[in-house]
Amino acid sequence: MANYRNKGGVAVIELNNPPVNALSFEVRSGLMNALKRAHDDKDVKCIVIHGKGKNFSAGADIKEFGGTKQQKPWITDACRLADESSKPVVAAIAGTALGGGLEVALFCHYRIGTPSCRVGFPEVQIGVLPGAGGTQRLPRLIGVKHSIDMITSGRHVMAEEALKLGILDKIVTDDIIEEGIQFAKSVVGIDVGGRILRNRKVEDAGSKVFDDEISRVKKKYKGYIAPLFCLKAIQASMQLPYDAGMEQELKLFQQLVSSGQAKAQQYTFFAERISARWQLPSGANSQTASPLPVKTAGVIGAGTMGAGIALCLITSGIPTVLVEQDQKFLEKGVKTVEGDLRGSVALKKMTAEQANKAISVLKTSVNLEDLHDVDLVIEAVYENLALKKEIFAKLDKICKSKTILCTNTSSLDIDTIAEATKRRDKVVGTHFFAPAYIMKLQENVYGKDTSAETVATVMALGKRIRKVPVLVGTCDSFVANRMLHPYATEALFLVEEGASPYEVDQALEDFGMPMGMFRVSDLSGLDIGYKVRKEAAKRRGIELTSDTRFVNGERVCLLANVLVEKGRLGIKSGKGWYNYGSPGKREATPDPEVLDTIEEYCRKYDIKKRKISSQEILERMQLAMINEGFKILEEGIVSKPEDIDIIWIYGFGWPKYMGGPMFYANEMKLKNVYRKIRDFHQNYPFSIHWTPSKLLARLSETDLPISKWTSLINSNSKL
Ligand SMILES: CCCCCCCCCCCCC/C=C/C(=O)SCCNC(=O)CCNC(=O)[C@H](O)C(C)(C)COP(=O)(O)OP(=O)(O)OC[C@H]1O[C@@H](n2cnc3c(N)ncnc32)[C@H](O)[C@@H]1OP(=O)(O)O
Repeated sequence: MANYRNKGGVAVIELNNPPVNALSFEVRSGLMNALKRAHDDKDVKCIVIHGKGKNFSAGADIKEFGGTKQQKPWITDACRLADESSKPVVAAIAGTALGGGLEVALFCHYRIGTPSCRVGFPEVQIGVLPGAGGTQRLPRLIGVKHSIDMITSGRHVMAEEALKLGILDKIVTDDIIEEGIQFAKSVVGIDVGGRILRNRKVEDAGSKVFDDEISRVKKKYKGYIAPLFCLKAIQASMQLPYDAGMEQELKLFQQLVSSGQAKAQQYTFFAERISARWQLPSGANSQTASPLPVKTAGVIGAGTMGAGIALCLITSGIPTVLVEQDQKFLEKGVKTVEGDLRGSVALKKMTAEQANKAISVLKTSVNLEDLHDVDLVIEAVYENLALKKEIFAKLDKICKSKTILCTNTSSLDIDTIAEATKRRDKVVGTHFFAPAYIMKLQENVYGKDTSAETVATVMALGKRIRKVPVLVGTCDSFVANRMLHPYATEALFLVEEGASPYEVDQALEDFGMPMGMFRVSDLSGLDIGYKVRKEAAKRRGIELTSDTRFVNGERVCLLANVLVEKGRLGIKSGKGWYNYGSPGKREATPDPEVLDTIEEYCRKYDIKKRKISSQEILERMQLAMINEGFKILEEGIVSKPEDIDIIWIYGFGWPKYMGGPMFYANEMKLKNVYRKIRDFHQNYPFSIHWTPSKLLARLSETDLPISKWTSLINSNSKL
């Protein structure tokens, strides 16, 4: 709703729908009625619109987009009287004015804001466009070029920049409502005609600008349709009179809002927030547990991961001690940190001053004892259980009793590591993804004794260092890598059966993954997987050779080992599944030598090759991984499907416009997913990953949407 009061001739209208004042039906109706009242009241000389609480408004209520229609009045109906009023209307902005919130402000004649306020049109991120005049009014205010930038990127613009662009008329430092009232009084009597945006003309930027922008946007937001629709709508503001432009905008909005991409992107928006609300099996959760303060941190291991994690901490202002046993490795790690900071400055992601500030809070040491006083330590040495246990035992003695001990292991058992200490409640996994400074996911893993306070601390830390933290339970390889395993295994089987690695990658990239599986393997280094496979086999008492095709009756494909044994380690050696010309170069070209190696391998084992379609490639890789996802849910390793989707989006770049693998399965209908998995299980009986998940079998008999899956899990502990 919207509150109305008359303060000495100033109508003060408050958008009231905390926490973000989303423009629900009630708010739109309230705003429309309040504007009418102010318009009709002869005592009222000017009008101020502000938001209740911290925010002006975060825009349309996204939940209303799920239905088939949006109840009138729409934002444009609600604001018509602001536009037409002869009494000056001022938007007084604190916090955020986003999407429809900014559109309300653009219907006003003036806009003032606090120094920390932010404005923007983030609609592209939820698969739509500013559909309440934003694409027609913003170009009339700040021109076509800046409008394209703001609307196609969805970025938030801070107060200073908004003032420079002309979105804000003034930045004010005192109470926003009082400032709004004073500002409105000061413009009473000044003709508002020139301030009405609909009356302004958009400068003709020429059609070439749009041709160039279409190419840019197609490259930068590959696969996303909303940014292209935004360009069409902005172009209409230049080519058509205001009313016709508005009609065109609405038409484009309606097409987008009913698209599959919008549905998936809006699901992702809420999934991220649902996933942030974590819960432990004990019932403790994000509402009940409080984090410990982390004023200082330590990182052990200055390799690629350790250096990347330290960088995340120091750029978030957390004084950090980076420890490495060898001075030379330590210096190399510091160089990596410095190089990445320089790169960020060059790319204008931070200022030189911010980079200097970050490096000033980094300390280095070759002595674990220097971690005695830090609040949290993240161990990032290589994947060796004995070594990690040794380090944790030492840390337990060195660190103060409240210090939280985290491990960046990607697969090892958290409980076994915790057993090396006398503070098992304070041991937790914080699994970062390479490159740690870039990838958003932080997979936090609790052990059987990890306390809620410890979990709350690493979840809060993740947010603070601008990651997306997701909580998972402990199991072999946790969630991300456990699901990656059947996905990668199927890729290799597909290659054995006749698809080339390049066809596999093409199918995945056409689907929307940022990189195909084989390009990712080359980037990570084929030798890493090679070592992990050898170590895992050793732990299980198995000897792997490149001739191994079955392990305990289960089909395996060790083609990657054959490549490693030929010196093809990936990008680092200049060749892997692809050829890169020379070590370290990034441009990948298909390599006939690899195809010959595969041919030879298939001949040796008498494997019949066949033509494999891109549809089969996608189905086998994705369904194998989705089946594993259901097993993870069924075992309670995560508490909700949204966790898995967020892990794939932020850990592996699953396209947001496809909503994550579990959402994708939901869209395919679970009975189809289950049927296909059962068929694959019949056709490939030697792959355990095709054994259908019991939870999937149960869910496939129901019509439950993804938002209700957990209700079935919770009501059927014995599946
Ligand atoms: C349906 C058919 C239609 C037919 C055609 C009809 C035509 C009608 C034309 C309509 C034209 C509309 C045009 C306008 C479009 C829009 O405005 S789309 C929305 C654009 N805005 C956004 O995308 C902003 C989204 N929000 C955020 O980015 C952040 O929430 C924030 C504002 C920056 C605040 O962040 P933070 O402080 O971290 O809080 P959060 O945890 O993110 O949010 C708090 C809770 O609020 C919920 N929420 C936030 N924004 C919205 C929203 N816009 N709608 C609904 N709910 C929202 C969020 O989910 C949180 O909820 P809980 O998780 O339950 O706590």
